[in-house]
Order: sequence, then C-alpha cells, then structure tokens
Amino acid sequence: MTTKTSTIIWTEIDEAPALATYSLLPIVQAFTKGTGVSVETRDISLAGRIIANFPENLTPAQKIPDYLAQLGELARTPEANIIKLPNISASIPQLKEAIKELQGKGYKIPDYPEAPKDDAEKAIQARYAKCLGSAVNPVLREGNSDRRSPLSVKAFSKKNPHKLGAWSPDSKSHVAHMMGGDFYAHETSMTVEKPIDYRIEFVGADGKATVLKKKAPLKAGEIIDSTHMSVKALRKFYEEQIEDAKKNDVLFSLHLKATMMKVSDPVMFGHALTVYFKDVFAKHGAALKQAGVNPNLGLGDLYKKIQTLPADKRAEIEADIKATYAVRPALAMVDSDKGITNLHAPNDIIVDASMPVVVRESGKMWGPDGKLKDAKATIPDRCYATMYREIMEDCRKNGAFNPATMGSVPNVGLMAQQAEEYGSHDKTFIAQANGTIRVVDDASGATLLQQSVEEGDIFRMCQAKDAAIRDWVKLAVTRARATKAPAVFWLDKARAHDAQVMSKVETYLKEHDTVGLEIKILPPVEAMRYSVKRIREGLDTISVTGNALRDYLTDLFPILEIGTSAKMLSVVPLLAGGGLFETGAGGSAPKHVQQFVKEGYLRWDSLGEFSALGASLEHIAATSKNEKAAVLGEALDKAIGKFLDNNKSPARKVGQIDNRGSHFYLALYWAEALAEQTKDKELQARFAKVAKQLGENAAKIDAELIAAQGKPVDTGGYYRPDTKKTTAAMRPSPTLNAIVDAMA
Ligand SMILES: NC(=O)C1=CN([C@@H]2O[C@H](COP(=O)(O)OP(=O)(O)OC[C@H]3O[C@@H](n4cnc5c(N)ncnc54)[C@H](OP(=O)(O)O)[C@@H]3O)[C@@H](O)[C@H]2O)C=CC1
Ligand SMILES: O=C(O)CCC(=O)C(=O)O
Ligand SMILES: [Mg+2]
Repeated sequence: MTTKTSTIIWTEIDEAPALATYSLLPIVQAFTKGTGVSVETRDISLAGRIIANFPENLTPAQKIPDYLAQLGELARTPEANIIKLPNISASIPQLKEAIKELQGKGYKIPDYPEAPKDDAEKAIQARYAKCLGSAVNPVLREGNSDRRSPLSVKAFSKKNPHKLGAWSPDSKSHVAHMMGGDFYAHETSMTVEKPIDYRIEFVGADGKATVLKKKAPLKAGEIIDSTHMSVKALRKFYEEQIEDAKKNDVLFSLHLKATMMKVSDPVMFGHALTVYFKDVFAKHGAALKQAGVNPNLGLGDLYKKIQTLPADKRAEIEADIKATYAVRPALAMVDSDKGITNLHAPNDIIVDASMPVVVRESGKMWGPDGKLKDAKATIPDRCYATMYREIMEDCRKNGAFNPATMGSVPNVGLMAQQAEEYGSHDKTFIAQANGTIRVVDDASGATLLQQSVEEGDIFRMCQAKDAAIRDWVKLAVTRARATKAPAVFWLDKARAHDAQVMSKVETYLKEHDTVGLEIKILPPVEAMRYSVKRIREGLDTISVTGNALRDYLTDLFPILEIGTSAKMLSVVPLLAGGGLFETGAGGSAPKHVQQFVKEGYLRWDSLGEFSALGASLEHIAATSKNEKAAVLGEALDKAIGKFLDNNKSPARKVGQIDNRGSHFYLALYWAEALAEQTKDKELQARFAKVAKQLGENAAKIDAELIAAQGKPVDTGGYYRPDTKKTTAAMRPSPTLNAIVDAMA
C-alpha cells in the first residue's frame, strides 16, 4: 500500500531545547525515513523571528522567511502536524541582547528604539513588538489544550518519588495579594449577540475621544470583558507588603508573567522596583531619567544605563541602592552568588514556573546569603493569586505532598483563538491621563464596556470566542469520559467574565452525554481545595480552566507530582482537525544552557519531545491510515516505557548521563521495539540491524558521550548558535553518528 507522505514540522527554537534538537532530530529523521513520514524543521527562534521581520539590509544567505506566519496558516488546516518545542518569550532586555548578538554576527538589523524619537523609530519599535513576549504560542495554538502526565511517567514517579521540602506549621511564607483596586475588582463582561465591529477609545476630562485601538471585528457569541489595575492601589499595596516583609523578617518576592503578559506585567514589575527603591528614585529621579532608565526593565538594566552618567553620580546611585537593602526586606534571589535579585530582570521569575518551586521548597526562596528562607510571595491580582494562597495554606496545615502516593491533576485549558488574558496584548493600554477607556460599537458608537481610569492605570480588554469555549467543553467531557476522573471547571461567579463563561458551559454541557460523569463548577479557591484534598488521597481530578490557570496549573501540579513539567504530554487538538504537539509544559531552561557552556553537560530532559513525537505519529496513523506510522508510534511508546524503567533521563552532574546520552538510549530502545514487533516485516528487518549495531556499541557510545563532558563548550552564540559548532558539541559520538547517518 502506498500512503501519501505526511509532514511533521519540528520547530527550531531557543536555548536548551534547541540544543537538544541538534542531537535528537537526526535520530528522529533517520528512524522515520521511508515510512511516509517526513520531519522538516522551521526556524521560529527569537533570532529567526527577528531576522524574518527585518529583511531589508540582509544578504540572501542571511534571510529567513516568516516561518511563524506560515505555521500560523498551517495550524488552521487539517494537514497541520506541528511539534512545538518551548521558545523564548522575550522581555525587552532579552530582545536587546539577541539584536546585539545578531549585529555582531554581521546582520544589519536596527537597534531596538526604547524611547522612539520619531516616526521611523516608532515603526521599528512596532516591528520589534512582534518579536516580544509570547509571540509564538498565540499564533500556533489554534486549539484548546490537553496537558497531563503520561500514565507511564506518573507510575515511574510514584515508584521513584522525587524529594519535596518539608513544610512546617510555623512557616511564615505566604501569598500576598491586593484586596481591591486590581483587575479582579474592576472586571465587567458581556456576550456579543451578533457580529459587530468595535474600537477602543480614551475619553479625557475634556470629553475628547482618542482612538486606542482601531475598528476590529467581534463574532457572534463572543465574550468580551474589560478591567483595569489601579496603579495607585498597586503602589500602596507594594509599599504595605514591603514593610510587612521587613517587619516579619521574610524575603520579599514578586511573581508576575512579564513574558507572556508583555504589556501589563512589565509595568507592574516596574512599579515594584520604584516602590522598593523609592528613596533612590526620589533622590536621583532626574539623573536616572537622563540615563534613560526604564524601571520596567529591572535593576539589571538600570545598572547598565547608569554607566553613561558621570562616575561620581553613578557611585552615589550605587551606594544608595546598597543602602536601601539595609532598610528594606531582603529580596528573593535569582542567583545569590552573582547578586541577581528578583527585581533585576522582568523575565527571571515567572509565576507559572516560580510559584511551584516555592511550594516544592517548603515555601521558601533563596535569600541574598544563599540560604533558603521564608518568603512573601507577592502576586498582586486576585484573579489567580488566591488559588496559590490556598495551596500554600494547605501545605502549612497538612505538610508537603507525597509524590509516591499523590494523585494527579491533569488540565483541559481554554486556549484556542487567543482566549482571555493571553490574547489581550493589543487591547492593553496604560492610561495617559485621568478619564474613561471604553469599548464601543464602531458603527453606532454605543458603549459596550468601560473603565474609569486614572493616569498610569493599566486597562485591559479580553476576548473568548464561542467556538473555542464550545470545543473546550467538549474536550473536558471527552477527557472525563476517557479517564473517569471528576472534571472541575475552575470558574468564579464573582468574576464578571467567569459568570459569562459559566452560562456557556452550562449550555454546552447539554450537548454531551454526561451520564455517569462527575462534572462540577467551583471557584478557583474551592477547586484547589477539592483537588488538593483528592491528590492527598491518591485521586485524580481534571482541572478545566481558562487560559491563565491552564498555564499556572500545568506547571504547578506536574512539578509537585513528578518533579518537572518537562515530562508532560501536551496536546493541542487543533480546531481545524490538525494537531499541535507541544513538548512538556515548561520553558526553555536558560540555566541549562549556562551549565552546558560552562561544563559540557546538558541537563535538559527530552521526555516531553519523545511524548510529543509519539502523539504526532499516532495522529498521522489515525488521519492518514499510515500503518508504518502506527508501528513507529507504538514502538516509541514501548521505548519510552523502557527508558523510564531503566532511568535513562539526564541526571544533573558531569560524569552521568546527559541529554545526549538519553537520546542514545531512546534510539536503542526504539530500535529494539521496532525489531521486536511483527506487524511490519520491513521495519522489523531494518531495525533488527540497527538495534544490533546500537546494542553492540552501547558501551563505546556511552564512553564517547561521557568523555565529551566536563569542559567548556563553544556553541558560537546564545540566540543564534553556530550550526557547525553546535552540531559538533551535541553529536560527539562518532560511533553513534555513523550508525544514525547510515540509516538516513
Ligand atoms: N511553551 C513555551 O514556549 C514556553 C516558553 N517559556 C519561556 O522559557 C523561558 C524560561 O522560562 P522559565 O519560566 O525560567 O522556565 P523553565 O521551565 O525554562 O525553567 C525552569 C526550570 O524548570 C526545569 N525544567 C524545565 N524544563 C526542563 C526540562 N526539559 N528538563 C529538565 N528540567 C527542566 C528546570 O528546573 P530545575 O532546576 O528545578 O530542574 C529549569 O531550570 C522564558 O523565555 C519563557 O518565556 C516558558 C514556558 C513555556
Ligand atoms: O508563551 C509563553 O510565554 C509561555 C507559555 C507557557 O508558559 C505555557 O503555555 O505553559
Ligand atoms: Mg507555562
């Protein structure tokens, strides 16, 4: 039987997973050769996206097409089969570093104009804005999210539980959130009945309206909402919490999502910096302004910018910063050896990854002395802070979780079509003056939603499309049916937006057979209490959530249950019928790259990639009737099981197996499983030979891979590594390479 070739797109991205690709992809391409499955790459790395956006002055060899836009189109077709590895969602400091590196490599791209002086610079800034923050995920995620730990992974973790720090009932750690004036307090929401166009405008004290966002369409049934963060209330809250942290001798820490929420959260971050260092900003305001300091970029950027000031002024500012530490509470640290604090860069502490670690480490964070200490976790907005508070309180009362016995909390997340907060960037504005920001019907001028704002307040409008919500409800019922676990919709009646969603959930649940299923709707705090009680009893509970909670919970529970979100299966059944297979639920692990460059050891665990590939092959088998893809997928599943049983995941230190070694073992077990199966004789014969070669040479390959560790590695770049150098570094075993290359 001849089947038409199915193409898997393997995304080329950044940092640790990008390095891992250099080693893993040649194996994947060799294994799929001749099976009707072709695996192609598309560069959507931060550097690749910058290059694609500024082609004017580049040589033909330097140019890269706009692959992200192409993949965005592909995601809307039934043919889509995309394996998406995690990519950098760049903060401005990261974007500037990437630009500098590219310029150093001879790419004639413009500097990032932080404070544009004219229209030309404004245009450049607007083009760079497309590369900032979470620029990839919203484009590709044309479906809702199904994230869970594969059964084999969960079983392995129960058998080999990782360590969680003990919790003391005397722990002073806690979550601090606002009690008013936040996004939660101000939310208003409505469902649009028929298709209309809207615009967003600011109306000042003089009654004059200025358009903030031009005419854009809304679909019938779409939920829209508006809200704002009062900056006055936020700054008062920060000051109170900083004083309280000092009084109670706990670290002050701030947990935001400045990468994904690229417009609002850097501003909230900047306010924390200027409140913490209020005396410095009051005393040196003019000089800092002259140096071009933008607090939203953090203390690290401030230190860089003040280099342009006269030496005595600079020394004075530096001394006053140091003096602040004596009168303010100690800050949670990102790297205490290097003196990098929580307030150095907006992208260093990201709430989805940072809060689970706090819960994992007895509620503590690292202090300036390099020791763990109780911490105040400041999460200003109540939309999501309260559920973190609940799990911290639970641990204080009931102690740490037990990974050997605890149940699981998989997630079904509303994510499609840029749902909710994560699609709000082009509808988020900082109020330029006191007045009203309103969403109006473009044709009639009638006000749909409005917020009364003061200068500096952060206004946000969100959208959630009816088709996305309907599909999300269906996915929840499907998962509940498949697993028999209760499914809980985390929705808060007191939030205007959630109330609208709730009514749709109630309507769409009626479209499904839910007999025998346990489906609940609970506000986040209660949903957390319910789920946590059940995991302590070893029971599973599906969390069915909006987009932000999807992000937060799919790091939180996996990190507690299995030590990392890297091992998650993360599937996005696309609305158009294709599949997007994300690898793990975590990020691009910048720390891992630092370790690799320093000592030739890459700790990145590719289990997420393995699972995503398995799901991608399964999808091909189901949609293209490709039997070979089915055989490859089944064999891969077996191989992953054996890989886990034999504990071949990367360890953490030189001399032990690292990412490259883990790929070798996956290849060995995959080849063995293919050689053992009998469904496809041709594959059986081909892989019998490969399995034999890999098996016979295992000790030699292991030795070659371990010998490559323990010394600094030059990859020729951070954001745009040199292909030749990185290939050499990531494929250091001539014996393994010869076997793999002979297959291709
Ligand atoms: N889907 C996407 O594209 C995502 C992208 N990001 C982006 O990634 C970057 C870094 O984000 P950050 O929040 O620091 O989180 P990361 O998840 O990259 O790193 C946090 C820690 O998670 C652990 N970890 C994550 N993945 C793996 C893995 N595969 N193998 C082993 N350990 C792993 C490591 O912790 P430990 O030391 O405890 O072992 C790591 O140091 C940012 O630019 C962010 O925007 C973030 C999330 C998702
Ligand atoms: O897109 C991003 O910035 C991060 C995405 C993320 O953290 C997630 O989906 O879990
Ligand atoms: Mg996340």
